[in-house]
Amino acid sequence: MKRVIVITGATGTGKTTVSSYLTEHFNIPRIITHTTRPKRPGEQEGVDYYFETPETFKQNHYLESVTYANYQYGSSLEGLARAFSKSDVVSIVLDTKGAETYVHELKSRVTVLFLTVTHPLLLEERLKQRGDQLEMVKNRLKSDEYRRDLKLPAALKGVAKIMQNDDWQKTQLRLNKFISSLIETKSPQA
Ligand SMILES: Nc1nc2c(ncn2[C@@H]2O[C@H](COP(=O)(O)OP(=O)(O)O)[C@@H](O)[C@H]2O)c(=O)[nH]1
Ligand SMILES: Nc1ncnc2c1ncn2[C@@H]1O[C@H](COP(=O)(O)OP(=O)(O)O)[C@@H](O)[C@H]1O
Repeated sequence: MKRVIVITGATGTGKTTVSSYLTEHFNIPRIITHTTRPKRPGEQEGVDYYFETPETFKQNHYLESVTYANYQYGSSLEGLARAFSKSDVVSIVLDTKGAETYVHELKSRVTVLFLTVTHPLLLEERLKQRGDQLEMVKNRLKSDEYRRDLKLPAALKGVAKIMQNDDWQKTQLRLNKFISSLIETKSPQA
């Protein structure tokens, strides 16, 4: 009974925070993905991402890969297998394009969580508070991918569970409810 919770939404909406909450409170490990973007302060190799050069990035076997704000990102079959060796329920943080591919490839094994905030202007503050370099924040917010991911894509309508993450206390309660109902739902055999 293997399942993937795909956490998606615009930058700063709290995808990584939600994924860490699921690990800490429900023992749901995260699939570590690969990127060519530089490490942010505090990020660790193999914990936050596998940090790659454009050359090493090509050497993995990807279920899907994208370019986001000029860097490459990809989820490898190796990373998926590693997470499934720890648990039957795992999470992954993806842009909306990756979320669509996961639904297409893994079908009913995927549950999509789309995070939103009421005021997207707040996201810039969140990124600065997170310690992102100002230049990176500017480029990120200017990117087509950022603007695209503020809205639920048509292909995920009726598929994704939309969750507002303005107030972290309320989000935690929503997540507890979401996970309880997910665990109660019968899932397909692996
Ligand atoms: N499709 C896809 N998206 C990914 C992958 N890894 C990370 N992302 C997404 O790439 C975008 C940029 O990630 P990141 O640079 O960590 O910035 P952040 O969203 O501001 O934390 C986010 O939407 C991530 O969810 C991946 O393997 N595949
Ligand atoms: N509900 C919330 N209210 C305020 N700050 C939040 C909330 N959720 C997450 N954050 C903070 O916002 C920043 C961006 O969150 P993060 O999980 O890194 O977003 P994403 O992975 O979607 O880019 C982090 O500093 C995080 O601690």
